[in-house]
Amino acid sequence: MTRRLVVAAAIVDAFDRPTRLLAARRTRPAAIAGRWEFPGGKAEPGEHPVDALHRELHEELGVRVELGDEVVGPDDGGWIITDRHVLRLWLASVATGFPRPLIEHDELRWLDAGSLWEVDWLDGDVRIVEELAGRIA
Ligand SMILES: Nc1nc2c([nH]c(=O)n2[C@H]2C[C@H](O)[C@@H](COP(=O)(O)OP(=O)(O)OP(=O)(O)O)O2)c(=O)[nH]1
Repeated sequence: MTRRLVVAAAIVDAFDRPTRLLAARRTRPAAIAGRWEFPGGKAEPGEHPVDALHRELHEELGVRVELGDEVVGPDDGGWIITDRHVLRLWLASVATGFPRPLIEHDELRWLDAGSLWEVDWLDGDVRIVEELAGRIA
């Protein structure tokens, strides 16, 4: 089955020694409202994944970001997150603006190593957060 590509960002406070990760709480659809995720969204057909990510982050959070390395996953480099979606994820840091939950989200939280699991991550994101946990001091 071909899964739809979703692009998202692990927004951290610093690339060299990250101590905080930004999580976002979804407002829709109802089945996953209230669960937490990496901000991002679907790449449009023909749209370059990196362009799609910049677009989604600006729409959703009102920020421009600098992208760092991709967090390469086990599924052909991505992360299968649902039956219908595969995620590609990049480290990112805010270059311009202050992240706000403009659309799709009603709350943002900066999580540190001690609070990483205080939010209810979407099922598909759990193994990604496990991978990132090892990088957050
Ligand atoms: N953005 C994002 N979506 C995720 C994550 N984990 C996860 O399972 N998903 C799922 C939720 C959705 O079913 C799908 C992404 O769709 P989306 O609703 O964010 O895409 P979009 O912003 O382009 O929205 P739309 O216009 O198509 O409604 O992937 C994640 O960390 N970030």
